[in-house]
Amino acid sequence: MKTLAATEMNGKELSQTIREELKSEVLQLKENGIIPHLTVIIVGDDPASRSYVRGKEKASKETGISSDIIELPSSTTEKNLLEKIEELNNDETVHGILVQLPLPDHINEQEVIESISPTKDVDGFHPINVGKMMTGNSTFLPCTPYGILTMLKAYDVSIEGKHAVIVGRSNIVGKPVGQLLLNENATVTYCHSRTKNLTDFTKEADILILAMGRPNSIHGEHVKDGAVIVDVGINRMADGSLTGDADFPSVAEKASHITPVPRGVGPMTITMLLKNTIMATKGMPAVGK
Ligand SMILES: Nc1nc2c(c(=O)[nH]1)N[C@@H](CN(C=O)c1ccc(C(=O)N[C@@H](CCC(=O)O)C(=O)O)cc1)CN2
Repeated sequence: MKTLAATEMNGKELSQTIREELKSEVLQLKENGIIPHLTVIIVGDDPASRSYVRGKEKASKETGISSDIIELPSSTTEKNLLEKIEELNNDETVHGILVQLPLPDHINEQEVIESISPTKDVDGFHPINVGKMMTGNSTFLPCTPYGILTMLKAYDVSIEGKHAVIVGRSNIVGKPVGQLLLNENATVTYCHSRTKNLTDFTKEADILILAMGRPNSIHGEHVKDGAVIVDVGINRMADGSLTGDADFPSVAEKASHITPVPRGVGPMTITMLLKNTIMATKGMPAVGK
């Protein structure tokens, strides 16, 4: 049997370790009469979003965090949604608020994000929190990028001075993960759907973050020997299986470290949400570094 050249960065295992630590923090809060509470709002019935929201609730409860889901039909108006968020902003028993994305087309996502109190914005998407992240100040960090950074550090991947190439420029993953790596003194290149000769860039990456949602599109010949590969792609295939943006077998032969899909970045996203919720409960922002 062929052995992997790369170290697999297993987000599921790392999450279990971190969640055990978080459980103790929650216990301490409870000893002081404080019960952390996360409210998740979902609009519509997209099956993937529903499954992520259920995952968030389950993980919260397992960690001792109280949590509820507000399910709104896809016909909900933006006004309705904003009123609901205002209620939660004013509810002292709610420490964290998260609106699952994407939202239906008739709702302005940015208006919704900006309506969440920055002190309860456990997704780290509010412009005030994004601005703090950009300036390297402590704040809630967006969960997937925060999970990636935590993973790289846990696996002793050195970031300073490394060339990080980010493929994807979404507000949730691509843009903020580049910023976090820049904050750690990496040299960052962003690539996206209009980038010409993408593989000229991927081949130069010491750290390659794949977040474009194109299944199995990056192969061993597109990466440098010893590169660190973080695969954020979660692509559901016709047979129901999940696959990342990297062709795992060929890339793992060249890489020094690689995240699998599933059980890589995905579980870390939820773990960092728990961490942000505990920080919101303590009334202080998550530490950025
Ligand atoms: N408000 C938000 N919306 C969305 C976010 C977000 O951080 N905040 N991120 C994504 C989806 N997401 C969390 O919401 C998420 C995606 C994937 C996973 C995960 O654990 N994936 C598993 C596989 C799960 C499966 O079998 O389908 C894995 O990779 O092992 C967790 C959370 C978009 N929306």
